[in-house]
Amino acid sequence: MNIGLTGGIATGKSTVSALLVAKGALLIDADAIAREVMLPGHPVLAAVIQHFGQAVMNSDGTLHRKKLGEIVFADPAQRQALNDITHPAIREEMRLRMVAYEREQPDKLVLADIPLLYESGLESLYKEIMVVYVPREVQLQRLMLRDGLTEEQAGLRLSAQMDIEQKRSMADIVIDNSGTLAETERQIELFWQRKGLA
Ligand SMILES: CC(C)(COP(=O)(O)OP(=O)(O)OC[C@H]1O[C@@H](n2cnc3c(N)ncnc32)[C@H](O)[C@@H]1O)[C@@H](O)C(=O)NCCC(=O)NCCS
Ligand SMILES: Nc1ncnc2c1ncn2[C@@H]1O[C@H](COP(=O)(O)OP(=O)(O)OP(=O)(O)O)[C@@H](O)[C@H]1O
Repeated sequence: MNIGLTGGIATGKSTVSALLVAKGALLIDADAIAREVMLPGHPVLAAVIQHFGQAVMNSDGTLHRKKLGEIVFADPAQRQALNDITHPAIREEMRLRMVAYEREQPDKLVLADIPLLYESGLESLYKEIMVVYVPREVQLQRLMLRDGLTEEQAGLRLSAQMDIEQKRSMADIVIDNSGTLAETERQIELFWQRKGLA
């Protein structure tokens, strides 16, 4: 059994995936894989430097994430270029991990946490899609607080993704994370019971 987990930036995907992992789900995390392909020595990082130049590098050869973020969240064409360079490798690694999990642990729930699941049209890869939802205002506030961004910077990041209301309307399962953590936990507990997961 697999589920695609998505939502908007800072709506609480990591929070929800941690709750599901604590119950026994296996996690494949697209953001974590996106970081792996940006490590020194990886061909994806080399292609990123080729396109964006040395300005997005730190002097120790690692990626200057903040600088690259500033470029791509302000410019849709550059964001598309970054997606074209990184996404095929991320998708292939996710596919390999999914195949391995389903072969080795077929009774477990496998959870694929993918921020851009709908934007990339990946719905058909998963039996069901769970969306972690908070209203846009809460999303903006939590993003500013967590990442120390101004309202303008946070707004740009939100504009780089499909609107959260639209994602909510497309979901098979909605987890409303706008309340307390305890309220979110209760929804996860109900979901787990409804699915008859052990
Ligand atoms: C631009 C980068 C360097 C910024 O790094 P930074 O450490 O500031 O942010 P981080 O990687 O933690 O991402 C935070 C969130 O931003 C959003 N986000 C990241 N990349 C994108 C993108 N290309 N388009 C829209 N939203 C994005 C996601 O919601 C993600 O959860 C980094 O996000 C990146 O390499 N992005 C390209 C790969 C990608 O698309 N990753 C996201 C899904 S796989
Ligand atoms: N129910 C909640 N109440 C208050 N704060 C919360 C709640 N859930 C999550 N947060 C906080 O909101 C922020 C965003 O949550 P989280 O990091 O889980 O989101 P995310 O969707 O995984 O983000 P990203 O898209 O950047 O990967 C974090 O600082 C987290 O501590």
